[in-house]
Order: sequence, then structure tokens, then C-alpha cells
Amino acid sequence: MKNSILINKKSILNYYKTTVATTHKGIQGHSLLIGGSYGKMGSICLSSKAAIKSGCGLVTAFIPECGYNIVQISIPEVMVLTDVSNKFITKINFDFEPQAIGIGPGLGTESKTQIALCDFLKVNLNPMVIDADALNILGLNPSWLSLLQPKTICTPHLKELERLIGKWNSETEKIAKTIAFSKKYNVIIVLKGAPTLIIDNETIYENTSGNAALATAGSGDVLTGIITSLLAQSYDPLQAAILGVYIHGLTSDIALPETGYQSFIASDIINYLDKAFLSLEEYQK
Ligand SMILES: NC(=O)C1=CN([C@@H]2O[C@H](COP(=O)(O)OP(=O)(O)OC[C@H]3O[C@@H](n4cnc5c(N)ncnc54)[C@H](OP(=O)(O)O)[C@@H]3O)[C@@H](O)[C@H]2O)[C@@H](O)CC1
Ligand SMILES: Nc1ncnc2c1ncn2[C@@H]1O[C@H](COP(=O)(O)OP(=O)(O)O)[C@@H](O)[C@H]1O
Ligand SMILES: [Mg+2]
Repeated sequence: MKNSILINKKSILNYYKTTVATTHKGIQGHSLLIGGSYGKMGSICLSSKAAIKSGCGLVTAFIPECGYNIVQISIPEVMVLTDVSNKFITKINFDFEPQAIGIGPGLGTESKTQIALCDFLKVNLNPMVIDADALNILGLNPSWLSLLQPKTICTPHLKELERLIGKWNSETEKIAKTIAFSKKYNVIIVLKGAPTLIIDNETIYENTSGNAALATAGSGDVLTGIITSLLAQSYDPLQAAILGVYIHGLTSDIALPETGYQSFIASDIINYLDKAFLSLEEYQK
């Protein structure tokens, strides 16, 4: 796209942090992933697993009660807190200080969940990634957008973007409206697609990694986990968004010769995170 800054390995390495030898899990950052509902617990499993596989020291998932066994059994590394309600979230409540929060995958838009999100946004000061149904809830209640902390990262696909900014008549208008939204609420928009654009105020970044293998259920849920993990590791929000989107795409580029397009699934993004991070470190040498 004209006037956009390309995201590639070279640009990423300007701020990519290698792991310090003396670090420990307590200082690697604690991510909190909030979401899931009956029938959509897979989404929060994917986000949580992607977060722990992207370098943060601790991950907690906050989910409705029905997902307790599902998350504990699928990802033993992840801690779990449950809502009082069985099938969907009704009150967001936790007793520790996460360094970053990712909210929305599989969350649903039940009216009690909507109120829970509003109450939470009123008190939350942590860096945050807002995705999927959390975005849809904000689309239904636009006055709540002013509750977002500066540089909150919103990760809509096109339909979610439309629910936030309304319809557009051309690509130019879409970008202009997204820039206006980013400025009005002082948020970073990760506009997911092929390619993904990151819009921060008037600056547009364009990702160069990734391919059509990513067109599969749960790919975005994984991205939310990766970006939340990077935020928890003290990357600033713009850097976390850019690095997260690049690494996410890179997994599919590395995997493609081995998996092909058809058989690549969201869990493969997580499976190839190791090779993606290693390839950044190799390039750095
Ligand atoms: N395993 C699990 O638990 C999973 C759970 N998940 C959870 O489900 C919830 C609903 O999320 P969702 O995104 O599936 O539904 P929704 O917001 O109605 O959007 C769908 C419509 O949007 C459009 N569209 C989408 N992308 C587009 C694009 N790039 N470019 C253009 N259009 C695009 C397209 O519309 P169409 O083009 O058909 O009009 C499509 O039909 C959410 O909480 C999520 O986290 C999922 O993550 C899957 C795995
Ligand atoms: N054809 C494509 N080329 C590159 N990336 C794609 C393509 N299709 C989808 N993606 C990426 O996959 C992810 C899909 O996210 P999303 O629609 O939220 O999925 P889900 O809600 O199922 O997790 C985004 O990061 C998007 O950029
Ligand atoms: Mg999604």
C-alpha cells in the first residue's frame, strides 16, 4: 500500500529482545487471557498456548466455569481462573497484577458479558489487546470506547472493523476511517487480512510475512496470544503489535513447504513459533 512502512525481519530486529541468561519466570511477564464460552473454549486455549509459547513467564486464563477441565487438560502450563457462571463470563475478577491482558476470543456477546466488559474497562490500567467478541461488544456500545487506555491494541478482521467504524465505499475511505478511529480513541489498530496493516494514528505499517494457509479457524485467536505475551514482556504496544503480526505470519511461511495450505491449522502456528523465533535470532547473527 502507498505510504505504508513495510514490516520485515530487518526492521523487527531494531527492537527484538533476546532472552537474558539470568531471567526467571517472575520477570518474564504474566499474561492474562480472558474469553471463551460454551462451545468456543478452543479459542482461549489457542490464545493461552500461543502466549506461553511466545516467551512470557506465566499465563493465566480467565474463563467460564465449563471450560475449567478443557483448559487445564489441554495446556498444563497455563493457570486457570473461572467465572461464577458456567457458560459465559459475567464478572471479571482476578487477584494478581498481570503485565498484559488479551480479551475477546470466544467471549460471546451475552448481555451480562457486555456489562462485565464495561465494568472491567472502567478499572483496568494494564496494557491490553482487544479482539473478537470484545471488539463486537464495543461496536454495540460505542460510548465504552472512551474507556480504553491509550495505545490499547485492537485486532479486528474486516467484519469486526465494520462493526466498529461503519461501512466504507472504497479502500481509501476504509483507511481514512480507520486512521480517524485510531486518532479519536488513541488506540493501535491491527487490521487483519492479506496483508495485515497496523495503523497507529496516521502511520500505517504493512506486514510482509504470512500466506493463505492462515485462512483457518483460530488464526486470529493465536495472534491475540502472541501479541499479549510480547506486551507482557515489556515491548511497547506498537512494537508488540508489529513483532507479533510478523512472527505470526512467519510461522506459516516456514511451515508451508512442510504442511501445504490445506492441512495447516491454527495449532500449527503455535507449533512453528519455535522455528520463527529461531529464524529471527539466526538473521541477527
Ligand atoms: N475454535 C474456536 O473456539 C473458535 C472460536 N472463534 C470465536 O468465534 C467468535 C466469532 O468469530 P468469527 O470471526 O468467526 O465471527 P464473525 O465476527 O461473525 O466474523 C465472521 C465473518 O466475518 C467476515 N470475515 C472474517 N474475516 C474476514 C476477512 N479477513 N476478510 C473479509 N471478511 C472477513 C466473514 O463475513 P462474510 O465475508 O462471510 O460476510 C465471516 O463470515 C469469536 O469469539 C472468535 O474468537 C473463532 O476464532 C474460530 C475458532
Ligand atoms: N489469505 C491470508 N493471507 C495472510 N493472512 C491471512 C489470510 N487469511 C487470514 N489471515 C490471517 O489469519 C488471521 C485470521 O484472524 P481471524 O479472522 O480473527 O481468525 P479467528 O477469529 O478464526 O481466530 C489474521 O491474522 C489474518 O491476517
Ligand atoms: Mg478472530
